[in-house]
Amino acid sequence: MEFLGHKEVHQDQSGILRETNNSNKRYMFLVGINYMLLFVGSISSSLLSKFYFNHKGDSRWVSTCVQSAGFPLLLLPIYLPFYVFKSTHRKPFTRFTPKILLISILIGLLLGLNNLLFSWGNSYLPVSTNSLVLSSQLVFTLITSVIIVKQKITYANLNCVILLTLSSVLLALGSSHDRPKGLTRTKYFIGFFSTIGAGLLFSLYLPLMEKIYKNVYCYSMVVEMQMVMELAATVLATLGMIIDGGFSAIKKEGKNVFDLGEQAYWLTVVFNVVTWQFCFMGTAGMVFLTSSLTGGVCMTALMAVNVLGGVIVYGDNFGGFKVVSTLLCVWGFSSYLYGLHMKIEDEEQKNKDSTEIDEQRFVL
Ligand SMILES: Nc1nc2[nH]cnc2c(=O)[nH]1
Repeated sequence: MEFLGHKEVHQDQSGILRETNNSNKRYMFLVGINYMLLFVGSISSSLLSKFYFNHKGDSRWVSTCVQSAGFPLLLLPIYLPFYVFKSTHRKPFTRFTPKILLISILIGLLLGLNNLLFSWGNSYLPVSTNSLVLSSQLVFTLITSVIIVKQKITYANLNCVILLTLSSVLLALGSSHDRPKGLTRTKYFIGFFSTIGAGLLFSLYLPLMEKIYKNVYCYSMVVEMQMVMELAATVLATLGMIIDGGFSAIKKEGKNVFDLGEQAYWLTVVFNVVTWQFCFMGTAGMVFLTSSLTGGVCMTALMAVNVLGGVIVYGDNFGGFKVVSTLLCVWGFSSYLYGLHMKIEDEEQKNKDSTEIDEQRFVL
């Protein structure tokens, strides 16, 4: 049986379409898996990126490529269920039309550009400035999702977006203001506009994906599209790297610059590649299963968890700003989840009422 979008309905003997408890469980299971991917991917990629920078790694091309180069890993969830576990009847890439292929490639190129801008911003700006600029991302996402997918603005949405944005502003204020070495005015502006561009592109990417997924037949197809997108993003990053001479810079960095040696360097890179795949697959899955805004909220809420990760693993300081930021984040995220829960209960009640009316009509 294939999981088809947000809800799965079955026809009972009386011909009435019913959403089964079973499908609800499968849906919650998939949401859980995707959130875990996002959670594990986001925390571990953030810790590993910090590890890479702490040990003198600073290649913008490495930071760009690791975000997408793990796309072959997605072949496992694409092919294993059909050929090995035999848990689905759908052959991989069935109904993958040329139009879907083209859309996936175009969105992949957009994602590749976002990855590049994101890495440039990270490498040129002080952490605090970069995070401050990125904190506008969720507000942008709310606006773009209202325009692109007609997301309704509710009290719960707005309250959560404001609280999480405040939380990330405070996080930014509480993080390092140290300027990267050799930061000139020009580089500062390049970094600043790169981060603004990355924030805008990502806010465009999330609702665009939600709109495209509305015509996508099942979750497996989301994974297939994700693989094509990551492949396109990797091609873009590789071309940029070849033009900029980044390949030899990476080899040199592994041999001479990274202070833990070449083996540790490549291990760090490989783990980073894997964790970024988790992160992006988790995000895509959350957008498919819920909405672009919920995906954006889940990602932003993890920023505070990433900071806590830094405190636990690297002994970063945990000052006043970070404490208040974490509290705001917990408040914003839990009130959003509560709002979602109430909405789902409301819809279930409405469904139940309308089914009862249908049944009465059937009997009469
Ligand atoms: N623009 C942008 N790109 C990302 N890539 C991974 N995380 C992010 C993010 O939060 N914003």
